[in-house]
Amino acid sequence: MGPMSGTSPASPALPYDALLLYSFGGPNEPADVVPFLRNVTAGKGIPDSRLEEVGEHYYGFGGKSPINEQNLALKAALEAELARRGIDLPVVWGNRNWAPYTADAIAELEALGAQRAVALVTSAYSSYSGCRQYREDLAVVLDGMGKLDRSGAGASTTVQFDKIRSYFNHPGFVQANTDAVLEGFEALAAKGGDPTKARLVFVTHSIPDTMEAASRVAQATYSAQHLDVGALIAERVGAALGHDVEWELAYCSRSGPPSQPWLEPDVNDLLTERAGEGLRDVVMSPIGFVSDHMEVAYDLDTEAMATATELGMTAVRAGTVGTREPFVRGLVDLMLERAAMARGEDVDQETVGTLPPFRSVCAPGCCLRRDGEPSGVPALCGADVSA
Ligand SMILES: CC1=C(CCC(=O)O)c2cc3nc(cc4[nH]c(cc5[nH]c(cc1n2)c(C)c5CCC(=O)O)c(CCC(=O)O)c4C)C(CCC(=O)O)=C3C
Ligand SMILES: [Fe+2]
Repeated sequence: MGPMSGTSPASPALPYDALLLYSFGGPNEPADVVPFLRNVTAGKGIPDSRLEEVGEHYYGFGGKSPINEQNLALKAALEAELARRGIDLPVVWGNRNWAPYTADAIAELEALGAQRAVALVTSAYSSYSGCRQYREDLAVVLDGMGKLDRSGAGASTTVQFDKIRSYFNHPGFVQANTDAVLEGFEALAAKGGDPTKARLVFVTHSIPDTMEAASRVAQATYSAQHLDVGALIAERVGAALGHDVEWELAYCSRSGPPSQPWLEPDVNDLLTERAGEGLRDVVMSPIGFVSDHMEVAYDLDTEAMATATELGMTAVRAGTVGTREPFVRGLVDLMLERAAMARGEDVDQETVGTLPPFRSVCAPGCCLRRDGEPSGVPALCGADVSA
């Protein structure tokens, strides 16, 4: 059913005239690695020894992170899904830590004549790292361009930005992960493992305990968000396979000094402990990551796989949501939901699991780096825009 000739139906994306695909960024070649790591760790006091260690992970992959190509693939998939639905909305890509930078994306939005953009962050969960840090980056970069009004509401004086809510509990994200885990169980059987005895281990990025505590302002903590979708995916996988699936949540990629507590167990420690108890078969599902970027390629496919092999386990790593159709369709649904909210309409915010839809406009003090420590940094897309 196409539009009637002679009419120009209002875009369902209004008031938005652009979509910002907002990501982390990563190096494209060896010479990028150190400057990239300095961007990531600016002002965080991460010692050079740790930078060199992380740099090794990148050099081992030719100095190139897969993340940029994966974001380009997601951008193309979003454009195709928008075109399929007849929605005319340009997609602009920007990153916090590598080119195209946030400032490049803002300039591109301005060149397009965009007035109000909706940001889609490539992180499904709420915490400082997955939410507020992006909101702060937008504000700080605008400020650096002389385009943040810090006298009043702390608003942008150029393109206005809204943000799509955290989507870990959106049906599209959960379905795409469920499909990927089912494929993982098939791959385990093909590898000679026993799917009826396999443990499903969900994996996400560890964060400091202090960041976990501060994330509760977002309606449920970072770990609680993962546990809620983990339970749901395991239940759906069990229903599809016709037997109960035991599951647990593990963490990867911790950094920081050993004296600072981060979320545990580490995936390697968990595998070691479970192997000692007799567990032989494992499906690892990286629900904390939206694509197979460096954390997945190194921390899971390289490190955790080596641990499992050493322990004599049969292990497979399930896919990430990447450009899977239910995920991409869900992201466009979320964009349309956000647009309807911005138009002041009553919206049915779809969720699965036991948690509510997370806020589209973050609460004051939401997802700070640490409790009780206002960052003093302005952040867009929240009720505390002036910080
Ligand atoms: C929760 C979370 C996500 C998941 C959400 C999401 O997907 O966004 C994520 C994603 C990513 N993290 C990435 C890379 C890095 N993260 C670092 C450091 C840190 N991450 C943290 C948290 C997270 N990070 C934290 C609490 C730190 C400590 C320093 C700090 O408090 O900020 C460091 C510094 C060195 C180190 O300390 O390891 C690097 C190089 C890449 C790019 C990968 C690629 O290149 O393919 C991606 C997608
Ligand atoms: Fe990280």
